[in-house]
Amino acid sequence: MWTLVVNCGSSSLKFALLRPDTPDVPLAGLAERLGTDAASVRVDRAGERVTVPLPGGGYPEAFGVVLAELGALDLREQVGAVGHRVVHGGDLFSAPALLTPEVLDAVRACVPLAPLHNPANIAGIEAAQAAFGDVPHVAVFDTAFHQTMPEVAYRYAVPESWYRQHGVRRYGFHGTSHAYVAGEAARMLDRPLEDLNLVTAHLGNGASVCAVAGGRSADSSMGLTPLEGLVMGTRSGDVDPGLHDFIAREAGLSLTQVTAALNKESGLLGLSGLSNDMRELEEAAGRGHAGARLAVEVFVYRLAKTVAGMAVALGRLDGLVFTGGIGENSAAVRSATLERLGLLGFHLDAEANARAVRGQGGVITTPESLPALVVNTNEERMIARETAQLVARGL
Ligand SMILES: Nc1ncnc2c1ncn2[C@@H]1O[C@H](COP(=O)(O)OP(=O)(O)O)[C@@H](O)[C@H]1O
Ligand SMILES: CC(=O)OP(=O)(O)O
Ligand SMILES: [Mg+2]
Repeated sequence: MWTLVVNCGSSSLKFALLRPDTPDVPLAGLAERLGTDAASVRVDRAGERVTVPLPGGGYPEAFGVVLAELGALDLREQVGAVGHRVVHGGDLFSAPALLTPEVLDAVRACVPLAPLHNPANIAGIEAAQAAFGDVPHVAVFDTAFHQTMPEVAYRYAVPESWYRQHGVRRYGFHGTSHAYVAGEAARMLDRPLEDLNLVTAHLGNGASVCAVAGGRSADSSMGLTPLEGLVMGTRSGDVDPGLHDFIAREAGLSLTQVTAALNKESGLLGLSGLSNDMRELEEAAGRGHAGARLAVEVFVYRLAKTVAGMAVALGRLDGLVFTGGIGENSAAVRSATLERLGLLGFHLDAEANARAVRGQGGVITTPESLPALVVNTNEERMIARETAQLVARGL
C-alpha cells in the first residue's frame, strides 16, 4: 500500500508518495506561493524534476497537479491512505488519529492556537478528501509527541483560570521531527533510545529545541503557539510579554498587527533587514553585511542558550542533534553553537562537521567530546509510518 503524505504550510503544499518500509519515493514535490500569480508546483518523479506554473492556484488546484501526476504514473489507484501533517492538536491528541468529522472539528477548534498553520492543514485535508473519498485519512500532529511533558514544563506562571478555561499552556511543535531524529540518533550512536537523554534542535523556517528523555519529550522551546522560543526565519521567538502593549501604544498598532509582525516580519528577517533565509544571510555576512552578521549571531546565541537550558530538563545530557534545513546544511551555525556550548563538554571535529554538509549526517564532535550529531529529518517518512500503523491496526 502506498501512502500519500500531505504537509500544508501557510502558502505551500508538500507532498510525497511512500511506503513506510521501502526507501523509494516515486513522487514528491512542493507547491509554493499558492494563491498568488507566482504559484507553481515542483514535481520530483523518478529522478526527474519539473515545475508546473499554477498562476492564482490554491490548495485544490495544487492537489489537481498531484492527482494528474499520480495518474500519469498509474499510481492513483494504489494510494491506500493519506497522512496529513497537522500542527496543532491541543491536548486532545497524543497519537495520530483517523480524520473523522469530529477530529476535523477538533483541528478547527485549534485554529486560534496556530493561525498560520492549522487553516492551511485544513485546506489540504479538504482538498485531499475531495480527491480520495474512499481511503482513510490520518492526522499526524506536531503536538502529539510533546504530550508526555511534565506539568512543571508545560505550565506557565499565569492565572490558573487561563489554563483551566482557555488551555493556556505549553504544547510544543515539530514533534514528528524530534521523535524521528531522536530515534535515528540512537541508531547512529548504537545505543538504545530508552537509555539516551538527547536535546534535538529542529532548525528550519520554524525552529524548536526539544528535550528527549528516553525517547519521550520532556520539554520544548515552543509553547502555546509556534511563536515562542528560538529566533526563526520570520518569527521573533521569545520577547518580553510587556512588548505587545508598549509597541502597540508607541507605534499605534493593534494587537493583531503586533502579533502579525512578530510572526511574519521578525526573526532573521527582522534582525537582518535583508532575508529570512539562512543561506542568503551567511553569504551576505561573508560580504560584510552587518545586519546579516548580527542576525546569524543572535540566532546562534539564543540557540545555544536554549540548548543549555534544556539540559536541565534532562538531568544528564547524552548528546545534541542538529536537524532541519539549517541544522543539516549550515556547518557555520553548528560550529558556532558548539563553541558556545563548550562548557557542557562539546568539542567540534571540524572535518566531520564540514563533511556532514554533504547530506549524509553523522557525529561531528571529537571522540572525547559529548556527541553532537547531524541527522537528516524525514517528517514525510514518519507520517507515512504512523499512518500505515494506524491503518494496519484497523483504526
Ligand atoms: N546550505 C545551506 N546553508 C545554510 N542554510 C541553509 C542551507 N540550505 C538550506 N538552508 C536553510 O534552511 C532553512 C529552511 O529549512 P527547511 O527545513 O527546509 O524549511 P521548512 O521549515 O520550510 O521545511 C532556510 O533558512 C535555508 O536558508
Ligand atoms: C510548527 C512550525 O513551526 O512549523 P514550520 O516549521 O513548518 O513552520
Ligand atoms: Mg519545517
